[in-house]
Amino acid sequence: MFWSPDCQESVVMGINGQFPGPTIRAQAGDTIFVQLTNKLHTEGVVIHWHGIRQRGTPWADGTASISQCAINPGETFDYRFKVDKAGTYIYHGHYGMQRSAGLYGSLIVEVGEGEKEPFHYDGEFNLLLSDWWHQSVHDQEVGLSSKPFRWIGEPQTLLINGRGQFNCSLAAHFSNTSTNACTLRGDEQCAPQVLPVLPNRTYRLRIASITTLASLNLAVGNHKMVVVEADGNYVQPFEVEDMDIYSGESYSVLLTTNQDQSKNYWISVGVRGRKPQTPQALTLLNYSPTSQSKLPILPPPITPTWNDYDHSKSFSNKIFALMGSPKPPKNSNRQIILLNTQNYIDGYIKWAINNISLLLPSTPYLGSIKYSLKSAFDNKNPPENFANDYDVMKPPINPNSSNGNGVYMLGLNITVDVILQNANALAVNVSEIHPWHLHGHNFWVLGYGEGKFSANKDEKKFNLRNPPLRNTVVIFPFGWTALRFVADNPGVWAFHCHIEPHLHMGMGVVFAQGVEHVNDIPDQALACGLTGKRFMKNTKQN
Ligand SMILES: O=C1O[C@H]([C@@H](O)CO)C(O)=C1O
Repeated sequence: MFWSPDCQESVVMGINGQFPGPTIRAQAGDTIFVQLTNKLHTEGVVIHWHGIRQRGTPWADGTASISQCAINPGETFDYRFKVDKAGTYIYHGHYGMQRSAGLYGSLIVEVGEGEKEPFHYDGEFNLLLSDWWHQSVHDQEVGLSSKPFRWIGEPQTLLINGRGQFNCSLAAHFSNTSTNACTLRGDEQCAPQVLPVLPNRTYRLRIASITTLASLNLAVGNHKMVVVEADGNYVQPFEVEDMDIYSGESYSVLLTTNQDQSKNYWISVGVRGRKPQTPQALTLLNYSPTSQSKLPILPPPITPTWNDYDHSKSFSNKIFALMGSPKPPKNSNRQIILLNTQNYIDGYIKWAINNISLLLPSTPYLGSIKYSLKSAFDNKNPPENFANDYDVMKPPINPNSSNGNGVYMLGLNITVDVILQNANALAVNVSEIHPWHLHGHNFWVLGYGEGKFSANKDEKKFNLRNPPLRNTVVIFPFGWTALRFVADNPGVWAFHCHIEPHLHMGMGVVFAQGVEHVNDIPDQALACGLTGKRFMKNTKQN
């Protein structure tokens, strides 16, 4: 039992007794050994590690079990995986909506022995951003799967490293005269983060978002930031006054403490892309030797208007790979267009991709593909050009779709282009932001566009010169995003909207390639559904 981060007495899921889970630090080239013990009483656990390729040990990535096969209550599962790329990453529960309940943390990988980062910094801070609801995740899940539909609504609190304020103003916290509940209780979880800095130094802020829903914007009063890393990949450094960050993404920015050292400055985090009903999260940049109780003179930076999408697009369009980064292959072997729509299935509200709403099978894909268990999932290739005659600017003419669990089977090592095509949701004039996250690979972001993607016109505009490599990318309302990846990682990989309730409502697809080359599927990943232990024993004897 934890205190919830907003001083209310409620349950937060933790890892090793901590919320958020421990920040795991490693060096590129290290092998991380994980002993995952599930101490929950009622449900399984799976942990997904962003940015980890996991060749050969797919379980650790979580992918094998993005179906119902998880570490059961009371069980322990040991596994190891290699971290081969320096960067800022996140890890989180990937079973049901456990991430929303607090099952997450940071993974920070330093450069390998004798290697250097392509930028200099004197110190660093880790800011893991999330959002928080008072309603339990279980109640949220029930509401999302009910008729009539009950949406989770906007978060009550934004959290920085698991701490946030609710009904207790941050300013009051810093003044000793406050009578607010948090200060009176002296509750650790309500205390805001303070970033103590020395003047005239450069700090690396590692900023990652693990939000359930919120798209965020971060700004530091009177300071600019230079973005140098995105999702564990170096980018061509560029300066910004504020930055957008979507769920699943991580960045490193450099901040130079070149302001008046007799003052402190606010760092603010606010909601974008949805009409906000959540106060900004605030934290303090505390210049030495100024006392941390001295309030900034300047008010906190104002978050750009939630629907100023041009502002967001301009940030996304500034992100390019650092010179010398790997370039994409010049051509792709296959183009898959994924049309994102909001739909009804039997009157329930869902999201669908090419008119199929992802409902995971009870047998993990990895085992069912490897052992050709044809009845374990839908063997038909899902559609890949459903968007042809579809008007993305209007609600669906026929809003009905169906559940499915088919797999996009990719040839090993082929180059795949994915066009994520956003559309109008069920309500007129509504199209939402969706950050899409790919397991097991990085992809190049070749471009963004408005309206419907047109191969003839838009492919010519793809950036093949210096597209950024990422594992998460956003689609803007009524727009498309093009990405390219090489299917060079044998396994079964989820690709989905990182907004937790949207995945729950079916917004995802599954890619598979080279599964015949995966030889070390752990027993635990085969321990349920049709691959359950007895079945496996029988097939092994045959
Ligand atoms: O998935 C969603 O459902 C609601 C709304 O579209 C229906 O109530 C919303 O804002 C979402 O993002």
